[in-house]
Amino acid sequence: MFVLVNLKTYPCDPVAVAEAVRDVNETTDARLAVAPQAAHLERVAETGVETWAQHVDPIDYGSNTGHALAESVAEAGAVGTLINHSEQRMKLADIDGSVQAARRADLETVVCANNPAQIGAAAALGPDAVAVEPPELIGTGTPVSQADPDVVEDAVDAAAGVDSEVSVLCGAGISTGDDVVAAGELGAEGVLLASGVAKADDPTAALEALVDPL
Ligand SMILES: O=C[C@H](O)COP(=O)(O)O
Repeated sequence: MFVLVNLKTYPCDPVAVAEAVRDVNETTDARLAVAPQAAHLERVAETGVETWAQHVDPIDYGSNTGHALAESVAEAGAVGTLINHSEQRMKLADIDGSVQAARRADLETVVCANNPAQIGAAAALGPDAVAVEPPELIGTGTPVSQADPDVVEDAVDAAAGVDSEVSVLCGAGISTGDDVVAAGELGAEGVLLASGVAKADDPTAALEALVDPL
């Protein structure tokens, strides 16, 4: 299972969480990575953890202000990027542009979507993976695998119907090892989570509990 920890803009210490992700990754067959804010990418990547960006823009070098250029994100140490998170929503054409920009910079891509219909559209853009996240469950601690398991299974079917090479992750409310196992049983190849680790008093313990049953 791929466990991608999005730090969003939570007021955690990104380097401390990154070190916890790096160290717990050494103890498990699961693949763990962390997505800090853009301003923290370089410091996080220096820990040796697998580092992802939270966003890249559909732009190239040039006259753009306030954007995240895929090449700069890669130079800062990221190996992948989220695109179209529910908290950073994009138009379909711009999602397509960001996937292409990420590919140009050799960044792995996870395109997020709210529901299975959107997952089908996202998969058609040829990312490495898609992540289904019902927005109403984000940050609630109620896992999507429990509250709405059909969403995960339907997302897996929708992606497979478009492109069987595209992996499916699920996210929203995931905070325990049982949640991760349940996601896998529904067909997801990974999970996208944030508050369960970024807001934990002890991120290492939270991560260890996440991967323990895997
Ligand atoms: O990117 C992560 C997702 O929005 C899930 O967030 P959450 O784990 O706090 O529910």
